[in-house]
Amino acid sequence: MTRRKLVAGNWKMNGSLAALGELDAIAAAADAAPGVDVAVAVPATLIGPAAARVPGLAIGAEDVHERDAGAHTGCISAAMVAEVGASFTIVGHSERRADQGETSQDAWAKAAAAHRQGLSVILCCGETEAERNAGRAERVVQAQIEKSVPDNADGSWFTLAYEPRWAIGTGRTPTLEEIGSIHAIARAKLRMLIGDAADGVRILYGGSVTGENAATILAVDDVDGALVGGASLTAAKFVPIIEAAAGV
Ligand SMILES: O=C[C@H](O)COP(=O)(O)O
Repeated sequence: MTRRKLVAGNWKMNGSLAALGELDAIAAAADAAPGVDVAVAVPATLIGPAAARVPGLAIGAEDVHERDAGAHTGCISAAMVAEVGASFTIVGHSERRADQGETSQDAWAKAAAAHRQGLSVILCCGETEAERNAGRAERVVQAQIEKSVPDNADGSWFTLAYEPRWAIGTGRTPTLEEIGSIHAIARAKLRMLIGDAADGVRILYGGSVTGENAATILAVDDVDGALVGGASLTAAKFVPIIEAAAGV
């Protein structure tokens, strides 16, 4: 099955109203690459202004709460981010797992909450360096997928992102063979869980993707796009990744 490439940015706890100008050139590059889907997840405070500024670009949240509403001080629901213009959210990012102690079960609940509110979901998985060194990368990723992917996941709203934690923000990446191997294992696990719908689910690679390495990573079998952190903060660094996806 042919899956459209998706290049998604994740600004993390970066950006400001002044930085939203970067989105103009990103949106223009997305328009110039009609075969590629482009999306940018921004801090919650910037979702509304970003969505208003570049209506043609998919703007998303970096996280949502697993409940639809209620007494959860400081938290933000999927309905809230949808109301101000988010069309998707990331869930289960390794930084939330590390900083907020989130689990794969939490990611499952957040994905379900987002889907209830009509958001698409990018759900993250990935091993630590210690787990990889211990030869456990495959088993860790399989277990994360098993615990976090909703039964009704399909490519119309659900995307998986494989992000080895040790590759995030470090300038280090797995070999192309290692990326291909985990993506194939992830696809097989998805097939066990959701059957033929797995063929329509995009699996993104994330971790130190740049304009220099994007083309070779995106050409790996079963790599359907990239989840990009640092290099998504400026158009100068993000646009070459969009262009690389368009050329694969
Ligand atoms: O969500 C994005 C990833 O954590 C990758 O971040 P990075 O591109 O800065 O390594």
